[in-house]
Amino acid sequence: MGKEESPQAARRTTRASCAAASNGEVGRSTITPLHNPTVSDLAFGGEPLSSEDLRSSFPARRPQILELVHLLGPHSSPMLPLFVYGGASTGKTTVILQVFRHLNRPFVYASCRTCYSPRILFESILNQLLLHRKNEANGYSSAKRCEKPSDFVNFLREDVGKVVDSLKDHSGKRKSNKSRRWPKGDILYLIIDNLELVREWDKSSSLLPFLFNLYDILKLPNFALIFVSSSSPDTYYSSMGYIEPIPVFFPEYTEEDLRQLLIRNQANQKLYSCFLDIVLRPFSRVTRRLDELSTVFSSLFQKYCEPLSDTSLFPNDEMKRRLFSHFRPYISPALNEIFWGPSQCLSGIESGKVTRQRGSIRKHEDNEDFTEIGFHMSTAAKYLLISAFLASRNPATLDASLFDSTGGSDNRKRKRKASEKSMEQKETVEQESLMKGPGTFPLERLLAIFQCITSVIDVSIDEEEHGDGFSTDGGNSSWLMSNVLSQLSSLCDANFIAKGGSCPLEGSTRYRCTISEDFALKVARSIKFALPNYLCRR
Ligand SMILES: Nc1ncnc2c1ncn2[C@@H]1O[C@H](COP(=O)(O)OP(=O)(O)OP(=O)(O)O)[C@@H](O)[C@H]1O
Repeated sequence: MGKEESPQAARRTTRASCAAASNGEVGRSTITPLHNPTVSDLAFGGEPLSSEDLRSSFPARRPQILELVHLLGPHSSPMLPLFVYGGASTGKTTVILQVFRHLNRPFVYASCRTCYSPRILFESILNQLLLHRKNEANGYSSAKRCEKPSDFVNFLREDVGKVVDSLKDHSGKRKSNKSRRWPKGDILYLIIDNLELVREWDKSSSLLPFLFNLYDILKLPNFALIFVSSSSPDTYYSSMGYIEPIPVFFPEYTEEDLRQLLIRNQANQKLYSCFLDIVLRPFSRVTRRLDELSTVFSSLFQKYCEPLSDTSLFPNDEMKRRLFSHFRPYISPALNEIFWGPSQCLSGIESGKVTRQRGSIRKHEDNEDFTEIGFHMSTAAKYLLISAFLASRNPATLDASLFDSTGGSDNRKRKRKASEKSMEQKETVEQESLMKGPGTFPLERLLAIFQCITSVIDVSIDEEEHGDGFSTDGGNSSWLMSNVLSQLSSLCDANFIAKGGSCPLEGSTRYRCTISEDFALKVARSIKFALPNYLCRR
């Protein structure tokens, strides 16, 4: 079998792993070759999940759970398409699947990560609807071959109709059949996850409008659609004439949310809390992704515990100091790794690279999340892009006044300096820079600004006795330079930075940042960087 999932198995695996992840139990019965699939397989299955268990399984997601339950409404009530979005690893998939488990509704789930082409996506959906499982006996073939959207619509009409009829039929008999837990209602939901990836494999850009139009094309009252995406609605819609789905936003976790989430499965929560007191603040300044933090903290926590003979005890102050001094050397390298490393879930973007995506980037209200710019890149790349933007926007002569000697922006100093300048002089500089467009800059200036602005990340481990800090150079300037060059080359590939030719006097390459201020502000917001404080204002 190729890379494509067996839909039944995949759905079961997804559902089971979600159940396991959130509740520590597997939600579905094991598939056996003798299993005779019925429409009951279209529900999550397994043990019922009460609303209280559902909410307690997902700290910090109570509002989204309530919103989803509210929008799904009572069973058998039609629903307009939903668009569930939020940054990677914010729990969208797991929460939705567990909501379906709780409501016991029938659904088909397809992720554009495993279904990586239109044909695979269509066939995976149809296979699930037809309760068809690929196996050796059928040569791992799909129930129907389906490449074209028009065929998909025709098959869908046919197959959804059949499923709905069975659901209606079964719901009548439900009371008499106690051996199986039948799904509730006669609405069939189609969940399409990781929608942002479609842009990567849909070169003709026709599939997304088709999917957004699907509800209108089908006009099936018993069919509901849920799109799940890690980029915001604004990166998709562009007056294509379809009704925009109802948005449900999963915001980024706060530091407090992360603490709750990370601590909940720990055997010794008090000990883990001491550990989090040291690491959570600095690391959450670099990433708020639960998966990234869980991974890095699991190995760091082992290091933290190394001096302990009994990890079930709560350390006293003396012990805490010993643990910290043992643990301290591991912090900066781990922070550096996460700062420079590519985001683990890159919406179909090459690892470590950044890609400018098609589709409009419209101004909208949800301005606190990176999802608004529709792609992922490493924290370091974001800082570098902002540095390049500053280097292109601000005159080099103002660098010294914008950044203080320790690297950070000293607003008071800057204000004082600014007020010292005559308004006339300032206006001349600004008008000149406006007319010239984004200026070019040498690598050295970019590096200097980058070091200045990353030094204000303020990820120091400064809890009184802890005096460690995070430095982006890892104590090695050639290491820093090679990292910067690699990130810079990615940003050039993505056309965020252009090579502006070489300076005849210096002979070195000059660069120019091509992004708009609006876009730079969005990138800055995603890393909570106060870009306006560093801009030479017009
Ligand atoms: N509030 C939460 N409570 C419990 N677990 C959570 C929560 N948020 C995220 N997780 C866990 O984080 C992991 C990633 O979650 P999930 O895959 O649902 O995120 P996602 O938003 O769908 O990510 P992606 O956009 O990458 O698909 C899962 O193991 C999930 O159980």
